[in-house]
Parts: sequence; structure tokens; C-alpha cells
Amino acid sequence: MSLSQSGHDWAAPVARGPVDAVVPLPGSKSMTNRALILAATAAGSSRVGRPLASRDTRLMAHALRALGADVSEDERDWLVDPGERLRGPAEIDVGLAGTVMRFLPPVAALADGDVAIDGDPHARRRPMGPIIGALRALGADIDDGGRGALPFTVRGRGGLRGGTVTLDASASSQLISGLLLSAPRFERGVEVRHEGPPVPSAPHLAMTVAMLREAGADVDDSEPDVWRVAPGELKGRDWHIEPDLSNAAQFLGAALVTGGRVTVPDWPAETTQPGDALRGLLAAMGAEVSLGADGLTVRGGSGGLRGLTADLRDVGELTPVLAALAALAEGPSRLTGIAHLRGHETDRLAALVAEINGLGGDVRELPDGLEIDPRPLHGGVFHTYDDHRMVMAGAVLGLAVPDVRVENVGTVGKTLPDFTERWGAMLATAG
Ligand SMILES: O=C(O)C1=C[C@@H](OP(=O)(O)O)[C@@H](O)[C@H](O)C1
Ligand SMILES: C=C(OP(=O)(O)O)C(=O)O
Repeated sequence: MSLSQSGHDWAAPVARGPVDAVVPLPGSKSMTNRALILAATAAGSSRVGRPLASRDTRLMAHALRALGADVSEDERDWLVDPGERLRGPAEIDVGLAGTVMRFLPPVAALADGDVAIDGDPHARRRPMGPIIGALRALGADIDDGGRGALPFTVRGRGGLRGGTVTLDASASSQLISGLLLSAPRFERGVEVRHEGPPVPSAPHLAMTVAMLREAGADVDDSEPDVWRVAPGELKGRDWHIEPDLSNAAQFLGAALVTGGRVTVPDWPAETTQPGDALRGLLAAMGAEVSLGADGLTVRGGSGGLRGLTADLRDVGELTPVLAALAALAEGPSRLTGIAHLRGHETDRLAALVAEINGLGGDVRELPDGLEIDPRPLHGGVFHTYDDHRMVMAGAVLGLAVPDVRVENVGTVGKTLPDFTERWGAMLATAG
């Protein structure tokens, strides 16, 4: 089955007035793919409740099936039976999914047989060297042709020794999460030590630790930049997947751009998702934000749309949409702490500079971020570089700028397959 993406250009609709919408969102990509890994390596079967069904999560389900797990879908939930043992040989397609390319290789090392792993063309350029090196240090046999990148073959031997390993995870928190998620199955568990510039995406590491603990793992994260996971059996369990709060960014942002109101129901009161930071970030951009029984409601403030100065290291995946909002704001913005975005689906700093400036904007690349001065924008093609969040950024610009054409809109299916329908439904409330 091919889960590759292709798509057509999409005329991003201009908002005819203030939106006034309730926008329910599907499950979190990050939680779904963690739950799938933990379920496939557990001792019993699990139910993943209200998962995200998108390219990234289906790629994970396919990969785990290829290693011998049974992943089936009922109407609302996914059911995972780990099967007798993890087995190769297998060929795994990671697409462009960071969570699959970093979380799956440690599972492959537990399988008995060769597991060949590859992905989309750009996946071969995403940082993988530190996790390949770490897995080798923990006892894995990996043939990567000396590239330190995809494609490579994990020559699984049915188990992994584990132990202590030091790596530089400043390029991606997923390099650590991947090692931790499978570590209960390593003979000696793992002690992962980070050395280097700060690890980005701290909430995603907290999510990894929290979900491991929920599955019954013994995890010690009390020392900065050190994570210890003891060997032990994981429980099969029912996972409840929260709505994807990062995917709320563009919908909530539309309330700000149009001076309207958007509510995302089922917003968790407490969460490890980085998208929760939208509450503070959108408030800093002028929104009125309230969290209540109905969900999270964002209203475009009477003060308009303000520029944003923020360190986004912890919440880097919010950058494309925040940059689009910043390009429409009344004052300048400075977004920092996000050098690692150069290793995301595309070099997001370069892509945002090229595409917003292509519409007449003034965005400048910093060593670790972006400076954005609002300018009057005009229509044109907004290229998306196989990056779902570039589609979302283009849609936000299109709310206020006529004739923005978002190229290859289908690439948004990485995390939100029915994005254009949801966007249209929200805009239908704008009169
Ligand atoms: O672990 C995860 O689920 C993720 C971690 C982050 O990766 P980086 O640390 O590479 O930014 C984030 O950007 C990505 O969308 C999802
Ligand atoms: C960086 C992202 O994805 P990935 O999981 O592929 O790293 C993202 O969703 O913004």
C-alpha cells in the first residue's frame, strides 16, 4: 500500500468576515504514535482510543504490522495485539514522519531478522546519525553504508543489550524519545545522557516519560539531560488520545486574523502537548483566551493582531503558523530558539522566508530563528515543500490576502487529511 502524498494547488479562501466556529480536532500525532509503539511492545493487547488517522500514524501502524504486531481499526479506536514476537525480515517506509523514523528503529533492533528502513526523499536528509550511533553503542547491528542517515538496515537479533549511552540530541528530541520508548524491552534498560546544545521540544520528552510511566515503565528523569528506563514488562492498556493541540494553531489563529471566535472542544486541563502553549502565545498576540468546560476559546481582541517576541525552542512545531500570523500582524516579530527547524519536514526557516517574502513579505533568517516585519502582501503561489505545516501557514495568510494558491495541498494529510474541509466549514461561519 502506498501512503505517498500527491496533491493539487488549493485556492486559500479569504475570510469574508469574523469566523464564529466550534472546531473539534482529531487526535494528537505525537500521542498516537507513542501509544502504538508502547502497545506493540507491551505484554498484552491495547486499545488506542480516538487516535489520529493520518499519513504519519498509518505509516506507524503499517511498520508495526510488518514487524508482527496486529493493528486493526474499529470505527473509532485502533486495537493493537503485539503478537508472539517482533520479527523480520521487513521493509519499513517511514514517509517523512520524524516519529516513525526515530521511534521505529529501536523496535526493529528487538526483532529477529533484517529490517530495511527508508522514507521520502527528504527523509534521507533529516538528522538520524545520533540515534544510529546510540543504537550501535547499545548493541545493535546497523548497516547504513556509512551515511549516518536513511536508508539503513537494522539487523535485528531478537533483543538488545541496552545500557548507558551519550548522544547529542540538539537536532531533535525524537532522538531521545525513540530510545526511551523501547527501552523497557532492552536487557539492561537504558541510561540516555544528552551532551550538546539544549534539546528542543521539552514537552515532547515529558510526554514520552509520562506515557512510558502510564504503560508501567520505571523512568527516572530527575537529573537534567539524563533519562533512565529500567527493564520490565509493559502493560497492555486503554490509551486515551487527546485532540492534537498543535493542529489547533491555524484554527485558533483564524479567530485572531478575522476578529472572530473559535472554540476547540475537549482541550485538556493538563497536558504534555506543546500546543497548550498556544494559550499564552495567542494571548501575547492580542487574543482573549479562555479555557472552560466547552473547550478553549480564542477571540480576536479589540487590540488587533500584535507582533510576537518569543523563544519557541520548546514548541518549534508551532512556528509556521505563528510566522504566518506574524506576517499579518501590526508590529514586528522575533521568533528564536528554533535552529533545529532546519531539520524538520523541510528547512522551515528557509521555506518561511522564501514563501512569505514571495508574497511581498519581509522575513529575515536569524542563526536560530526568524525576524518578521509585516508588509502589505499580495497573492501568488505558496510552495509547501511536502510540509503539512506550510499548508497551514499558507491557509492563514490566505484569510487576509486574496489569491494565495497553496501548492500540493494534499501534503497536509501528514497529520490532518481533511484540513481543507475543516477550514471551509470554519470559514462558512464568517458570513
Ligand atoms: O516527539 C514528537 O512527537 C515530536 C517532537 C518534536 O520534534 P523535534 O524535537 O525534532 O522538533 C516535534 O517538532 C514533532 O512534531 C513531534
Ligand atoms: C516536526 C514535525 O513533524 P515530525 O514528527 O515529522 O518531526 C511537525 O509535525 O511539525
